[in-house]
Amino acid sequence: MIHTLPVYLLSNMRRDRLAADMFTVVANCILMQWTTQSIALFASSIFRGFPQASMFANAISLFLTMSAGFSLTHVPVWLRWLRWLSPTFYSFRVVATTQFKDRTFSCEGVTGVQLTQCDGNNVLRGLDFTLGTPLIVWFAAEIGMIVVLYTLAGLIMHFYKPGGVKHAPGRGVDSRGKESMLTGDMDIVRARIDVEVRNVSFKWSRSGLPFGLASPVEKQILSGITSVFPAGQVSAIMGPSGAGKSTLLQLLAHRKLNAGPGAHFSMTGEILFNGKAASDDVQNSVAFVEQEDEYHLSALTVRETLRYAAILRLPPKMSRKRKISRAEEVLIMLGLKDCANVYVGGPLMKGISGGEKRRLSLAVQMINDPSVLVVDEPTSGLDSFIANNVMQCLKDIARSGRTVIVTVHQPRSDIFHSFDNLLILAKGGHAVFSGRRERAVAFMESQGYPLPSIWFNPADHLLDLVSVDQRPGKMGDSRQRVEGLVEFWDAHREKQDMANEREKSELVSQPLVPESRFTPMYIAFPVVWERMFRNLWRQKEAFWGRLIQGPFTGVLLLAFYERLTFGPTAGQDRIGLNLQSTSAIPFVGLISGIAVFPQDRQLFMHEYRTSAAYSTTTFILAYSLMEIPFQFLASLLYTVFMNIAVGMQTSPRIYFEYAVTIWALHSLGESIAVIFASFFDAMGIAVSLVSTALSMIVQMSGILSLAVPFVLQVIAWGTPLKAAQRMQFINECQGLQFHCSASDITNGICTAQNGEQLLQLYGFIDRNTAKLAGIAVATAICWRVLGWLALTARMARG
Ligand SMILES: Nc1ncnc2c1ncn2[C@@H]1O[C@H](COP(=O)(O)OP(=O)(O)OP(=O)(O)O)[C@@H](O)[C@H]1O
Repeated sequence: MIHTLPVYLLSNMRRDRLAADMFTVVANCILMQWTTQSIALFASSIFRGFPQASMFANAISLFLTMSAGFSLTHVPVWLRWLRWLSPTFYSFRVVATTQFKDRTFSCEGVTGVQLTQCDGNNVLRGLDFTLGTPLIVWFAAEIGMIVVLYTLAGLIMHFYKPGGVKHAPGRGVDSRGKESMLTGDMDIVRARIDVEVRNVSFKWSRSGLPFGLASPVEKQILSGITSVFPAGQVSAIMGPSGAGKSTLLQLLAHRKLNAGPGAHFSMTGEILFNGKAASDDVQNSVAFVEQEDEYHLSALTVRETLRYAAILRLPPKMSRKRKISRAEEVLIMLGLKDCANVYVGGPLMKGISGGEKRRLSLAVQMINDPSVLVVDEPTSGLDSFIANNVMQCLKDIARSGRTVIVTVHQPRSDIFHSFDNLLILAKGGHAVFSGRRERAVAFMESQGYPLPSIWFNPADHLLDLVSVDQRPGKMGDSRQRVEGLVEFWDAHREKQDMANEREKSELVSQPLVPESRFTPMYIAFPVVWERMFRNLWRQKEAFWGRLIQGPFTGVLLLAFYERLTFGPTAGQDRIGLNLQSTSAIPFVGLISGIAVFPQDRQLFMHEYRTSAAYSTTTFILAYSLMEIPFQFLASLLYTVFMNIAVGMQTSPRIYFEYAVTIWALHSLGESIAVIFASFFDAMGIAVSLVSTALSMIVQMSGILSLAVPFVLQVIAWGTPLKAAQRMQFINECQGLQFHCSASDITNGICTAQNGEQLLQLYGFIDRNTAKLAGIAVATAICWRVLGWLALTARMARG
């Protein structure tokens, strides 16, 4: 509705029966969307990977749109039957019937045979419509298509189960995650850093809006927390959901927190490292392991992932050989040797197990040999064996002198017993207990809350005590209990002596951290480019999809246009070809970008927040230089089909100008994917917004519609589409002659007798095609710069 209502009114569609016609057009648009969705569902029931499914769905849509007789008047006989399967065919009939049926246009000054075109019913007859067919028939056909496509998709998904997930090569399935962990560098002496939080309070607030439109809001996230996390031990922060565990962890790791628009955070209290406020050096010794492991590139092996991480994270002055040997050390230390040559894997390719992935994330952070390791939910989503394995790994890391701080929501009993220290938080970020783990149960008992039985999981017991029970009748008591515990701890925390648990801390070695957080471009660029390319090369569907999708679109268009003729409809056919061959390409770029970019961006964003950071410029440059060869090759091949095989006018100059503008359009689509993927994680939004935006740009570009308001004409130069369409059209029309008989001319079939007349019709006076190709390339580059700016803005937001 948001799309159709403004389009209906702005494009001045029929007003004499406004309510009825507008309702019909909106209903038709909804059904059309639904049919398109069912095509997408059908495509993804056959191909379960995004690159193939989107390519297939795109091909079906193009096929069905072309066969509808809308943009191409002469559909080849062997493809004409396809119109009965085309939602566009039915939809076109609904819209054209509402606009032309029983309507007479004023047509001032028009005389003779042309007058026939002023009668709407004649226009419909000219389009080969049967006037007597009620609209309900076309609607029923659209609904029928939806039912058929949903049924087909359902049947295919029921009977065809390709497994969805492929197993990565490198190892048998049974041994995943079960190998024992070796510890490699546990005897290394390193900086021991005790971490201490002193009376830390943290508040989120948003100021109100003028005129009372929104009142100010405040939320206390942490309330006067005091605790010590000693070196050489595993300390866990426990508490119910929303108690502030992750927030505290992020503060300890010096992560930038995003408060959202119009809001900010404020902190009081101190976070101390060995008793001093954190200096840059010390901050660099803190590594943060996020809960999310999905940022690893799926088609790299564990060893490759660690090697690239070592090159990016270790100081530039360290030799490459030494960096690689550090990656091997960490590989052994984290017990990943057995799966060193297995692909990491992702949603569509089973690689290493969940536990191994967690250990890989730990390993990546351990590359710099940090003194403090901060880990968010290390065991969530893992089965008991693997969770224990990961905890053992963290214990070993702690025993080598590092400070390990983890958050846990509700640990199992065995996991609970592997913690040395515990900080228990209640809702509102209040501490309820902080100290040795084994004292926690006794402390609660002293408060009148003994463990119900020796078989009871102490973690469950502690968590129950600090949670407010939301059930009716239970809330009052449980709230009172939690408030009592908070008050008691506040009043007595000074007496809780944790200092005696600490071993003597001293700074004995420097961690392997680079001087600057940012890896210089000369080191980062080749590594990031090579890593992206290798990852893409191993994902054959995405790799070939990127290369083939454009030329494949060319083959489809060739099937419809066959060889261009010089008969009476030659002008319309060329207009249609120009429109289709240019407007399809940004989608090809968009789909290629969506298949690859989000994964690369996720890793970039992760690394940006750590010691592996490299600039947005490095990343966008590496990404662009990785995709440009594909785009060029695909554009050159596409041009063979469109410019040569279909029978357009050609020469070396025309061929290259055509290919260059196709590249610009392809690049536009990829840049749009970059812009959207910088802000949204759900790329579906990008596809739907972009398709609307692109169809508007196609309408503004001056080939589909002659009467475009001046402002929109100017806006249309903002994308390469306008320059590309104009350049291709000029090259095709110059010197072209059509064969039109006298009757073809009088009955209006022959819109133009030669190319020159077509160019005059469109008012294309400046015929400098090289200049137009240059404009297309320049605008494409501007769009990539916009992509870079979008990502830079996102990174600045945190
Ligand atoms: N950017 C933010 N804007 C507003 N409120 C926030 C923001 N970040 C966190 N909070 C609030 O702070 C409180 C603590 O959140 P936090 O994620 O730290 O809790 P948690 O204990 O880690 O929860 P969980 O176990 O569910 O992850 C929550 O009420 C949350 O809504």
